[in-house]
Amino acid sequence: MQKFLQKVITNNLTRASMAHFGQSLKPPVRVAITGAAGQIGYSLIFRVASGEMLGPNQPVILHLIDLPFAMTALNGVAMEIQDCAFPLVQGIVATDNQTVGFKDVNYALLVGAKPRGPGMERGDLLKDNGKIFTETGKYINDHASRDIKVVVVGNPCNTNCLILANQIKDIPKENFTAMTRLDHNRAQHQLADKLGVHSSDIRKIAIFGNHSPTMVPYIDQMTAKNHKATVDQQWVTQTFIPTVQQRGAEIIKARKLSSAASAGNAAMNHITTWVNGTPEGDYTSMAIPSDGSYGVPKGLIFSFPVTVKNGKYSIVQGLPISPFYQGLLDKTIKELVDERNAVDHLLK
Ligand SMILES: NC(=O)C1=CN([C@@H]2O[C@H](COP(=O)(O)OP(=O)(O)OC[C@H]3O[C@@H](n4cnc5c(N)ncnc54)[C@H](O)[C@@H]3O)[C@@H](O)[C@H]2O)C=CC1
Ligand SMILES: O=C([O-])CC(=O)C(=O)O
Repeated sequence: MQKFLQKVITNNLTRASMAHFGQSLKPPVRVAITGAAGQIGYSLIFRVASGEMLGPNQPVILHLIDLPFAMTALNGVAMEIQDCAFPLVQGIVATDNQTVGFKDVNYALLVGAKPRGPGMERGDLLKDNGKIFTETGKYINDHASRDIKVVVVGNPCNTNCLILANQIKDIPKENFTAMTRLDHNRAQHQLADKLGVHSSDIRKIAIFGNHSPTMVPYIDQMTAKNHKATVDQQWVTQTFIPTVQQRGAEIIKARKLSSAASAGNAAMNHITTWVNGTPEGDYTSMAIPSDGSYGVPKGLIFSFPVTVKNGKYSIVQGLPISPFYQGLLDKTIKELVDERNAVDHLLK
């Protein structure tokens, strides 16, 4: 462990930021990002630091966590944050020690994990990355704030979240979620492109299920510019759904690296929506512990359409599920049950 990074780098910007924002600042919150020296970390941390995730009146203390071998690089990231002189950054904790890293943390974006390479599926990562989330769960349970909100990004994110939440004794299970917002955003873009509108005009779509090629992009209630919108079924089955399901692999093929900027963006969107809520008349997608809705076995971390209000999400009930969609739902449920069975030994 490298000692020099175990320290809290207290920030000397506190007075400057108070002067910048006047008295409207809230008390600082602690935001942990694991895998902070990695690709997603680099695209995410600076945006969180700028206030884009939690708003311009919310100071943050950044807890940047990575493995011992990555500490030199992480120190470089910490120096760069200092050099941005962000008014909202009230402190930086850069560490490979998870006790220090998760101490009193209010938000955790769990990115740290091995990414897949070309030709791999996300499920192939389960063995290596599953262990990481068992350990992290213990540290969060023992050291984080009891109101912590967690989003798991590291793949396979649904089952990693299940493993993590299993370690938690006295924090509500609903505070542990996984990210399908990237898939949601991808679907929004594909549909907007097809309909010739802006992606922000597309509403009432959702991702059901696993963040994997079995995910189910659901669009039967879609509106564009507030009007019910339909697209032809052949395009849906042959182009739209496979494109969204395979977008991650396509990006790996093109970049030779997995999507980082769009994943970081989606992780921020996930937390922002969880805190600020969904717009009236719309929903978003979050992978959350199933309560049995839509016939999904209880406890699986499953992506549902959700509305969010006052920091609490609720599953959108009663969406009509056609036989076509039911067939897709059955497949993604089966895959998540199989993943759960494969990590049974980590769930004891
Ligand atoms: N849910 C989603 O939509 C998406 C998920 N991902 C996943 O995010 C993860 C990270 O991707 P990248 O940033 O591109 O990978 P990367 O390899 O660039 O960075 C990962 C970082 O995590 C660190 N790390 C590994 N184990 C750790 C641990 N136990 N504690 C703290 N840090 C640890 C590594 O040292 C490295 O710095 C991968 O699992 C990838 O598959 C990527 C894109 C989208
Ligand atoms: O595909 C990957 O491995 C990275 C990821 O989860 C995505 O881009 O959706």
